[in-house]
Amino acid sequence: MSPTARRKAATHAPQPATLLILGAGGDLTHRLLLPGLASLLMVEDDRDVRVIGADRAAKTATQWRALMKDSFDAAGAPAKVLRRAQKGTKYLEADLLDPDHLQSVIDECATGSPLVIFFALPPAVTAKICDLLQNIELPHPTRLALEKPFGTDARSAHTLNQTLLRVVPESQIFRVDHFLGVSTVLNLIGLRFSNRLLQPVWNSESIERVEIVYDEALALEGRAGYYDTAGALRDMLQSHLLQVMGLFAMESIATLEPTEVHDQIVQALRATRVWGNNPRRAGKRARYTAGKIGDRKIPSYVNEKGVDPARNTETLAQLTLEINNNRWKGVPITLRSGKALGVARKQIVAYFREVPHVPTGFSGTEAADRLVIDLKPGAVTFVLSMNAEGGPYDLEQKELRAELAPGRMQPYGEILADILDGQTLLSVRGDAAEECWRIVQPVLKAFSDNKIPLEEYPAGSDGPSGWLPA
Ligand SMILES: O=P(O)(O)OC[C@H]1O[C@@H](O)[C@H](O)[C@@H](O)[C@@H]1O
Repeated sequence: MSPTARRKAATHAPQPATLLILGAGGDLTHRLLLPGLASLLMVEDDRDVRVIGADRAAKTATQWRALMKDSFDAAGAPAKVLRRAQKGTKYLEADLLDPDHLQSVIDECATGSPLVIFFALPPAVTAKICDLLQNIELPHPTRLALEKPFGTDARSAHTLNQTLLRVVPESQIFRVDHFLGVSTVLNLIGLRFSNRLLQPVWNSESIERVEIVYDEALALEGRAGYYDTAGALRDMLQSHLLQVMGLFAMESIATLEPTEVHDQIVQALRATRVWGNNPRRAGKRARYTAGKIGDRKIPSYVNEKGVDPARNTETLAQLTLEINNNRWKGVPITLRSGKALGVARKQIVAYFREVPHVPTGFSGTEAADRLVIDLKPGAVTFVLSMNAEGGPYDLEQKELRAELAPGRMQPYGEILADILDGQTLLSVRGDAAEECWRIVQPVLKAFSDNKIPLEEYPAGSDGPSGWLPA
């Protein structure tokens, strides 16, 4: 049952809420948040959300409505859905770092229904506004939704957590990781815990190694302002892929109660270290050079607009981890993600150990079984040895593949639905956010100390050789 279906079964119509978007004029609002809202409103016709946009730049009501329309059109929303979203909407021009402006923006939103403040802003600005919120009167209940990256390292994430907790309790803090709104990611829970076949093999006795890969064919796409200071490790591994790993590796849960799920994710993260405690061997980084992806000519990363080559930002990162607990000890789990790769490979692969003995006389038995979970579009494939052609003693690997149902709405739609309902299931809990930084910190340090070479790969290739096989 999807989180939304679960919510629908548990309650009646969703409660009306006000969504205040700070950074309403930004790319995130336009490209992801508003289309996500549109996809939510298309699925839930009883959802009542008043949208207020606030940002520094001046915008007329007509411009704001046009921006909303553009995002809703991109999501394929019909006119009546846009009309619902635009009912009572407003755009407020405000210097959000000025406490008086901030207070008046919040006062405009106080209508008696729950207020969601969505920070679609860079982390440094978000942190400053959170500081200001400590001295601002907030309506009850107010929920804070913060985009990734949550802080820039373990210490800043901890400080931000402390600040937030002085504003509202943890149950009203939503750290957004849109991968948790991807239905195939959530399906991991169902796949793992509802299949007898998988239960006894989900451990180090049967699984030899795991890969969690998110290779993108997209290059920088004009995002140097953010990406050049982040890099692939912070952008993808520290956040999204560690959350996926948490769901893949966590112990069983009795219910989908957020506390229960978050407890198990955090327990797995807490036991996680870089492989061999050796960041220099566990981590790899590379940067793309000029190349071609399909018909697109891609410039070298260092020649992309806004990039500072001296920053040595990696566009591909790989990191092998170990989870030091009874279930996973000794199983290398490799996370990898990068931009401008030839093949957009987005999957989890569990490689099983070989069986102790195949009766002598069979041929084609060299390869071990694999379970491949494609994240986008979703599919589950078992790769098993069987007799497909030839005589009865000839084995070959065949794929048993099933497509997963596509998400009913965009990941941001699922995440917003949860936040508007005050459900934290699809958010990252504060302790998990800090653990994720702790895990990658030694590798980030090895990167910045230049202890790990910055390799190169042509755009459109599979990445440097000797890394994970593509
Ligand atoms: O495939 P999706 O859902 O767009 O997610 C990948 C994106 O996730 C974002 O969080 C990253 O900042 C991007 O760099 C990345 O491209």
